[in-house]
Formats: sequence, C-alpha cells, structure tokens
Amino acid sequence: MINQLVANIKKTGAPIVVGLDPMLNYIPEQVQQKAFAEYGETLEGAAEAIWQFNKEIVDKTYDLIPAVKPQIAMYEQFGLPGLAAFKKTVDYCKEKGLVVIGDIKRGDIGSTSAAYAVGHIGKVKVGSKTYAPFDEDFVTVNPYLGSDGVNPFLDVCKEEKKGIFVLVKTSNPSSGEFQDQKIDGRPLYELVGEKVAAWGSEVMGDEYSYVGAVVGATYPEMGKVLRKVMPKAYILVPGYGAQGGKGKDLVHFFNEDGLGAIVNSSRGIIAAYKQEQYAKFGAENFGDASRAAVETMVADIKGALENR
Ligand SMILES: O=c1ccn([C@@H]2O[C@H](COP(=O)(O)O)[C@@H](O)[C@H]2O)c(=O)[nH]1
Repeated sequence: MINQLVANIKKTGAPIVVGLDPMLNYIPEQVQQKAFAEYGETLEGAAEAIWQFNKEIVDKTYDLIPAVKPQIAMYEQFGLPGLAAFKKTVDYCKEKGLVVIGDIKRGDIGSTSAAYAVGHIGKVKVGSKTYAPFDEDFVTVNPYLGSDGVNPFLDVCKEEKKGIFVLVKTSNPSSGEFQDQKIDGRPLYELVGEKVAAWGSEVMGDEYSYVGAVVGATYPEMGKVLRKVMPKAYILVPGYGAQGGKGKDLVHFFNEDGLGAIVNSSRGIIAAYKQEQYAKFGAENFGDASRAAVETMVADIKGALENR
C-alpha cells in the first residue's frame, strides 16, 4: 500500500490527504434535513447525513487527491449506524481509487492490538469463512505501550501489504507534556522516531517503508529533525489549516524529491463553504467549495516546495 500511496501522490502531484471528519454542524442544513426526512432525528439519520456529505466531498475531489483520512471518532459518536457510515465511506473511497488512512489511534497489549490490527487492516476468520471487516489501507497507531503493542500491526502489514502511521510528535498544544520529555538528554519523540525507523526497516516497500509516522505541522523544527531520523518513513502531517499549519512551515518534512510527507486537512477542506474565502459557493455547493480548498492547499504546499 505504501507503493500505491506514493504512486497516487506522483499521479496527482498533490501531497495531501483530505480528512473526512464529519461533525454534524459542518453538514449543510439541506443535507441533514433530507436524511432526517427519511430516517427521523435518529442515529441512523445522522449516519445518513454523514454518508451523503462524505460522498459529495469525495465525488468533487477524488480526481485531485491521493488519499483520505476518515477520523473514526466522528463516526463512533453515532454508535453502530455511525460505524456503518465509516465502513461505507472506506469502501466508496477505495472504489474511487483513493488510499484510505483510518485515523483510529489504536495500540494496546499484544493480544488486543492483534484484534485491532485484524479488524482494521487485516482479515478475521469465522468458521470456514474469512472477512476483512473495515479494510482500510493504513491506520494510525499509538506506540505508548511499546513494541508488543505495535508488533501485531507489523505482522498484519507484512501479511496484507498494508501500512501504519505511528504517532511520533502530535500536533496538539500539549503534545510536549510527555512527548518532549528528555530521556538521556534526548526528547521522547526522537526516540519514538528511531523506533519507527527500526520497525519500518522490517517492512520496506520500493522506496518507503510500510511504517510511517505522524508529526504535526504545528512543530516544523521537530519535523526537520524527525525527517532525518526516519529517512524511509512517510510522514503524515496533521495540523495544516484549522490548527494553523501553513505550506511554508512544512518544507522540511519532505525529502529533496518532494516525496516523503503527506499533509492532512480536515475542517479546512470539508467545511470550506463556511469560510469567507469560499462563501461564494454557498452551502448548497459545499462540494465545490471543498474542491477549491483542495486546489488552494495543493498550490500552497507545492509553491512552498518550489521556493525552498
Ligand atoms: O497529531 C495529530 C494526530 C491526528 N490528528 C487528527 O487529524 C485531524 C485534523 O483535523 P483538522 O480539522 O485539519 O484540524 C483530526 O482528525 C485529528 O484527530 C491531529 O490533528 N493531530
């Protein structure tokens, strides 16, 4: 899958991911009302609104982008119907040729991690039958429990040729509370970065490893260091747009050839129609506003890379 991700990035020329984080208050009134007319103001109604919203955004952007990142929390909050909308979204994006990164941030003791890995990127056996329950291409993994929490994901990556992005330095304001703590004079995120490089060396694709890293756009200096610590790891970079990250902050996350990083924007793309810059589209054309926001984001990042 890492080869597929790199191929999609080369084909589109867009090192970006659209984050599918559909909060109900981002979904235009007309989409919600249509879903509620069919299913009532129920969890099923919310899930239908999410699905219709996602479908329109994907239909309007899939030819410009290599990948999407559905954030499972936004679906889980609506219980089982929400999870069904997550799965429907994953399947639809794959049909459209997009690489799907499930932002699930899992990681536990080995046996539990194995179940997460099987459920999200692997296959589960039921009697004589085998199923791929969620079937994302990549998932995000929390490494806090150590190697035995990550190894089951690596096993499934090897079997299925899928991938993971390990949280190394997250984009949120208090990420330094633990991640920047020094151990033998070196910050914890750097040590985790070294582990990512080591885990990744076991599962190499053609140019990059199946094991990538999450490093927030909000910490550009750390991104520069981590790029060198993990030369073969693709870096998934959240924190662009709504959290303040800009193209010019991100140039050092990339390798010289313009590969090596993929930048996520969720609210900045899916709720673009609410921003002044794209207000001319109106809520009824929210998908077109998202498309325009994708074009702006790609131009910002590519412009920054060309001028570095
Ligand atoms: O360090 C991290 C890791 C993950 N995220 C996730 O990315 C998106 C960001 O959404 P925006 O609307 O573009 O801010 C969201 O799903 C987060 O859970 C992150 O922000 N930082």
